[in-house]
Amino acid sequence: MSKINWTTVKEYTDITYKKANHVARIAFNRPEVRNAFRPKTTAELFDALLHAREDDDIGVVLLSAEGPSPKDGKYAFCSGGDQKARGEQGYVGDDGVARLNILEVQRLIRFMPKVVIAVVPGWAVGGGHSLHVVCDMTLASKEHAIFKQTDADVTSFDGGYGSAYLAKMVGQKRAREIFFLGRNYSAQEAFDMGMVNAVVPHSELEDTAFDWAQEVLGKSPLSIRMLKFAFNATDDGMVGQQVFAGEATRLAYMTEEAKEGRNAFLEKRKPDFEQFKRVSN
Ligand SMILES: CC(C)(COP(=O)(O)OP(=O)(O)OC[C@H]1O[C@@H](n2cnc3c(N)ncnc32)[C@H](O)[C@@H]1OP(=O)(O)O)[C@@H](O)C(=O)NCCC(=O)NCCSC(=O)CCC(=O)c1ccccc1C(=O)O
Repeated sequence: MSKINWTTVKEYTDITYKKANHVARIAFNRPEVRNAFRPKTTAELFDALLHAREDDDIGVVLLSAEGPSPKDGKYAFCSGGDQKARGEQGYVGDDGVARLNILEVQRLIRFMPKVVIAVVPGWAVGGGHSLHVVCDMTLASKEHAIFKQTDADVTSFDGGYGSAYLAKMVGQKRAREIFFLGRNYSAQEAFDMGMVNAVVPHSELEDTAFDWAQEVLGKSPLSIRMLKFAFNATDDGMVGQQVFAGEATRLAYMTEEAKEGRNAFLEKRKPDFEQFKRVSN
């Protein structure tokens, strides 16, 4: 029995979104198809993640999954894009538009100034594997988590974080093996490769993720924010620099010097920057 007292933030059909003690829990909720995502799922995920990003009460997000499947009792984190929704140019929603919008979800996870932990209770496959890769940390069920890349089986290829960033994590040879062979890897094998932070007994998975979140919440929020963007920066090119520099600008706005610049403009006078020391070392 979990010790966490979750309350629902918003009702969706393809996901659940709850929170407790400054932690958001956003979970896939299509266990009968191993939590494959269709356009509706990715739209809901994006909406919930954006809400969690903008909610000052939230410091850590757990990306998790409901389960097991009512059909056969198996657990899944996510099996990637729903192949039944796949059209000629992407995944087709009720509006008839073909999208590849899981990439927008990946970017939201990557660029939100909060720690996102993937909680993997079962299969993490294809685009579901890429999602765990892009999260800041991954905790996996000892008994049920299986990691697998099927992209090359279904003519799909995540050439961004799912593969290139994975290679930074596990090394080029291993990343190529994962994609070129498409084998199953247990939680322990994924841990040994460096793409999982901890292997946890299934019954303790969610409580452990919640405990990790509480540890993160005990740290300086500003440091966590700056560290996440610093870790990202070297792999994210100009966008990494832009995001990190944006945070520097935010810090600068908090200084008296910046306030003088703004106030001088608003008061239609020359700014008096003489009063501020030049830091020369
Ligand atoms: C996950 C499996 C290995 C699990 O195997 P098993 O336990 O034996 O279960 P099954 O009997 O196969 O499945 C049970 C049930 O679920 C259905 N199902 C499973 N996965 C999917 C899926 N992805 N889509 C639709 N349906 C799925 C399955 O049909 C069964 O249904 P029944 O009605 O009971 O028959 C195994 O299931 C498996 O290999 N699944 C497929 C994994 C896969 O290939 N996923 C897609 C990879 S490509 C991808 O994820 C897209 C990536 C992407 O989104 C993207 C990439 C690059 C740019 C942009 C994008 C983008 O934005 O979309």
